Amino acid sequence: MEKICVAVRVRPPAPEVSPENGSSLWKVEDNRISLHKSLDTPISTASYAFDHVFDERSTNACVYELLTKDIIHAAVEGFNGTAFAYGQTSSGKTFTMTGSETDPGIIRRSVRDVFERIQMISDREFLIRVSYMEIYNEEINDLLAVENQRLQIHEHLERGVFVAGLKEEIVSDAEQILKLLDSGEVNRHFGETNMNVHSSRSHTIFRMVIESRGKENSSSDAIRVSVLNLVDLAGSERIAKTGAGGVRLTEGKYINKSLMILGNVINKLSESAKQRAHIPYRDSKLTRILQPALGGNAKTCIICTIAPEEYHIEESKGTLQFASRAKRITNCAQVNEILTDAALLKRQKLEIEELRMKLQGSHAEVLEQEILKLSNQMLKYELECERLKTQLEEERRKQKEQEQCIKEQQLKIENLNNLVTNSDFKRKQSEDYISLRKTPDGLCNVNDSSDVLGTPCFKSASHSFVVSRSNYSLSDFSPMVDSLGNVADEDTWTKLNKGFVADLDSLQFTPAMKSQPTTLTMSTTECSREVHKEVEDLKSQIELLTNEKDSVQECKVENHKEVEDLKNQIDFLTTEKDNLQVKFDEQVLVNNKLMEEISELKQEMLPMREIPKRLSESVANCNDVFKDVIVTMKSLMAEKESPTAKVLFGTTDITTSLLLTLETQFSMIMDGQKAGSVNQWDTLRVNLKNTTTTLVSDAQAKDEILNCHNKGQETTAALEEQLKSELSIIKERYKELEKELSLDKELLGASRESHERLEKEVNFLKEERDSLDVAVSRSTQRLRVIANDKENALKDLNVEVKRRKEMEEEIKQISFAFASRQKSLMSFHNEIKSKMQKLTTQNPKSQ
Ligand SMILES: Nc1ncnc2c1ncn2[C@@H]1O[C@H](COP(=O)(O)OP(=O)(O)OP(=O)(O)O)[C@@H](O)[C@H]1O
Repeated sequence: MEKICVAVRVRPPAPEVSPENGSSLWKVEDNRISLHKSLDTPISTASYAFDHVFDERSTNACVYELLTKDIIHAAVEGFNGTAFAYGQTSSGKTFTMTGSETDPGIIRRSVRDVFERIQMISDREFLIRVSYMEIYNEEINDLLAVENQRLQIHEHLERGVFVAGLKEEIVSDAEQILKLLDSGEVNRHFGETNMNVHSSRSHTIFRMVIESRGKENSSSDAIRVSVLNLVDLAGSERIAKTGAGGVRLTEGKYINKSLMILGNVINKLSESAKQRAHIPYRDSKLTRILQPALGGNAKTCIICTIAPEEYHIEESKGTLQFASRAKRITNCAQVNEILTDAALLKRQKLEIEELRMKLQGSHAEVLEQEILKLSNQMLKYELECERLKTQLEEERRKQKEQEQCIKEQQLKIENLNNLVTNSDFKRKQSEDYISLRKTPDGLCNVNDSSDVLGTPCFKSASHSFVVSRSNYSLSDFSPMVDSLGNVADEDTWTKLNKGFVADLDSLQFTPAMKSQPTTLTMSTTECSREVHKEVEDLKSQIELLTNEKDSVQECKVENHKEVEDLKNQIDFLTTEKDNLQVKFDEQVLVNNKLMEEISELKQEMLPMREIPKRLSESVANCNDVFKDVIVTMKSLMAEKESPTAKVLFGTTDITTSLLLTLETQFSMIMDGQKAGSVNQWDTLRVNLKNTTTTLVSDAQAKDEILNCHNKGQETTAALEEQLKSELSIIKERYKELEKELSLDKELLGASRESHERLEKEVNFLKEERDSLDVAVSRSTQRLRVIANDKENALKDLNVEVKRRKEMEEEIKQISFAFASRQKSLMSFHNEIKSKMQKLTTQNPKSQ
């Protein structure tokens, strides 16, 4: 970014102005200009600083040197440049831009300088085009071609803003341009006003387009194109001062309007980037054409001219304010390069590579996101599997505990069995005791524990039972029930017997009856209490088991849900995989299509490759024929040193070299190398043309000589004729060949380009397909892993369910066994009770 260079130039007072009006109030010090009162006291509010301030003594040479030279040199280097003069009418704009005979202005100096500069640059070759236009009453006219009037401005993506139909002259030296400038000046609109006898009534833009490229041995491939605009604006004017009317008035209005728009553009550009919204470049043709120079890609300088007279003080102040605002504008100039075929190819390769990378990047991004999504899902499933595993572990642990519990219960049941066996034994003993009591000598004291028969001794009971029993304590109340009907109803038993796990809490016990403990009663009571306690324990354990069973059931439901979720996710992944597969298949189809196109192109190229070969053969044939003709002619030639012979030999050499060049070109094309440059062909053509002309003129001269002096030598003349006709045939053939060659070259170039492009596309698609393959295979592998995990989880779950069922079965069996034991205990208990009652009635004394 660089600021526009702004300078102010004060012209000398006009000689016709009276001294009191002509005395300059503007004081120039270095790069500052200030307004002074007549007594040389400065007016502080009217002091301005610029890049340069030129006083009335300064010359165009000085202005050019300090203000414009750098821009002109930069234009030669490839930067766009613009220099324009702005100011009120008669302030010296045209004088600055065009100058005079003795002091040429910026335009002429720039033209000369450009060519001088070009001379100094040895490693580049230049092509200069110039155009000269004016904007008169908001119409664009071509000053180099008067017929080009009212030209339109167009905008092109590559060319930018341009004037359609404007004549551009290719020039080779400064003098040529200066002549063109002179001719353009003639067409310019000037008019006489009160202010200026030779007032510019239009804005003029002299444009030089400087193209350059590195010479053959240069490393740079790019062509630089810069546009240099040298603008002489029409001056703003006060109608009252200029005294304009009619045409001049209309012109003045257009001039003022377009300058006002230029002022608006400058105002907008001088605002900060935040403030400025829209730059009204399109409001006038001038600002549209100067757009790159104002806040665009150009190095720009503005020279603001002011008239020193007090009479023009307001206009001068206005100009200085315009200049002050222009000073704030920044441009961004850069070298404009157009690429040659080779450089373009290189650049395009890079761009394609970049695009491919971007495309790949975007694809990779999508794929990566997809893969990331899949990975996240995988991770989720893995975590889920982990969780399920831990849950399974927990379940197994619980199961083990339950198994342990069941074992303990079994043990207890065994104990109960023992107890029941023992009870049977006691019952037997009681029965024995009763039978003894029935015998007269069989009476014994039931209190006598040492009694062999009557003592309800537990010595015969199993050791385990004794041990467990020792823990039991006796209470005062027996938990004996009144009757079986009070213990459990028939329905409950039936359910129990059918394997129904009854709520054992519903089994009721009758409240304890108070009775006098006898030894037997004591032991029975004790036994009942133990049984009751056992039953209570069992009840609580069964309750625990039932709870556990419920929780396991809940877990099972949860597991089922999770398995369902997993199934859904697997389904989703499968669909994703299918989608990827579809995409992949589509890519494969595109690939195949491209491959077909490539093979078609290759097929098309085959006959084209044959063309140079055929041409080469034709050339070789021509060469042979030509050699034969020459040999024949030489043999027929009487005077070897005659002019005809010399011309003939000269032509022979040129034609031979031409044919050889053609052959070489064709063989190079066939070998796949780049054929000779257009320049080479141009040179050949020029040489051939020159030689042919010489040949023809020589032949004609010879004809004349022969006609004058050797009329009789008709054979030689015939030979010359033959030679000419041969030459014209060869020339025509050469032209045809050249046309064919250029056509072939174009075709070959186009085919090569499309082939390369297609190959690149195919490669890119292959890479994309490979990456998709990899992504699909990764997803498939992960899916497999997930499916395996799911299967394992399902297996584990099934095993778990099976175990649960087994456990439930076992619990049922235990419950059933327990119920039957309890039933038998109850019956035993009732039996004992009824026997005891019987005994009590039989032996009332014992009470
Ligand atoms: N620096 C200068 N030295 C000598 N004479 C000058 C200078 N500047 C301007 N003049 C003279 O002043 C007169 C008006 O100048 P010029 O025509 O260049 O003004 P202008 O700004 O182009 O006016 P307009 O806008 O009307 O075309 C001319 O006669 C010109 O020769």
